[in-house]
Amino acid sequence: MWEGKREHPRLILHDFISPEECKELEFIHKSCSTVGYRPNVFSTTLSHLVATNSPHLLIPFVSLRERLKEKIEETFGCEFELFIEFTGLVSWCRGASIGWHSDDNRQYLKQRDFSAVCYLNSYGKDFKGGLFRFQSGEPATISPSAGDVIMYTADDRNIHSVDEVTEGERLTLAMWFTRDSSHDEDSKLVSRLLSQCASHEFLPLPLPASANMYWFCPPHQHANGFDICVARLHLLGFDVHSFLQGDDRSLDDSDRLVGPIQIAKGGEFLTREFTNVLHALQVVQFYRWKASELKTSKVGYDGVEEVVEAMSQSQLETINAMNALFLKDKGLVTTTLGYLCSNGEEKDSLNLTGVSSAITSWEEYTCKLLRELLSSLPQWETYQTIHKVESG
Ligand SMILES: O=C(O)CCC(=O)C(=O)O
Ligand SMILES: [Fe+2]
Repeated sequence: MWEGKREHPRLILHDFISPEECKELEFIHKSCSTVGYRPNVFSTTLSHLVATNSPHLLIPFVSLRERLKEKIEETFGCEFELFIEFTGLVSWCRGASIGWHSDDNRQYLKQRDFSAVCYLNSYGKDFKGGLFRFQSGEPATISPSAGDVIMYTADDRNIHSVDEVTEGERLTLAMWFTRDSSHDEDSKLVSRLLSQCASHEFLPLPLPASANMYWFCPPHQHANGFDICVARLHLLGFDVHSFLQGDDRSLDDSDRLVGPIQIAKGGEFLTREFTNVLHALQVVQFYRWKASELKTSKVGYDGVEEVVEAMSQSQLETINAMNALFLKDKGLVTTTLGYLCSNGEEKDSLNLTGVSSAITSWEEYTCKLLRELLSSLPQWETYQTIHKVESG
């Protein structure tokens, strides 16, 4: 290992991840994340994707995980077998930070040998604050930039911190690596996939987890929070309309998002129904991700106006009631997840007709990933690892 690196074994890689990979992982996180394990942090783990009937969304992680593991082995000269211990998309919104620590600093984290943090969006462009700092050694400060990766040993030679995020949502892919095979993430995921994918139908529709996993609230203020799925739609200018009658007292409020819903914007709604709020969110985030391609390829079809209709007074009332339930504090949504530089532009560029014409592309994308998953699974089972299987 080169001079100075012995004391602080670490590596910074620029543009290791392509802009397309960053965008795809952002799409997954913004349509599947739950409130995280620390305040003001959201996360999407691979086991959560499997548990919420979106196992096909593991596919976009496969080759990147493989490349990162190889790079870690090469950089740190590993002459032993290395396993991936954890893979997760993590976003840090306003108020999130972490003080000085090493990544193996708890008894239950001692198995961690190496860390990789991949930046999927950029300081200054997508968020403010959130600089990464090493306590000693060089480089001392890292300003996250989409596509860059930092790798370091998880022990106390690499004590680090993250400054508080002051605006926007800072998105990362965090991974840890271990020599301890009993902490191998792959073998656990493969057995989950095998037990769940047997029943896989043609088009996997997301299945929401329990409502509290999507409920964001400031500390000690449970009543003032918001549902992050409704909030992410709201930030793009979309409202949610439920078919369940507002005065049906037998319903738990959260059931309204698990049942069929429609989305609305600017006094109009899309007649097309979505199975639940996660289904609508996936399609809308897919449309947001692919908007420029979808526009140029003119996916629209004849009579597309008919799928958008004007809202009635009673629909408007239901939407207001839904907002009162799920976005108790709209100001908090904007200050927590919004980024002043882009809020307005994004909102204005997306419309209901666009969502409608994105549905088919989203279905094709989903089916393509599912086919790839199902054809990889036998090999994953044999080797007990999640790896790239060339289709042929
Ligand atoms: O997001 C980062 O830059 C580092 C995160 C971190 O230190 C951790 O999750 O342990
Ligand atoms: Fe850390």
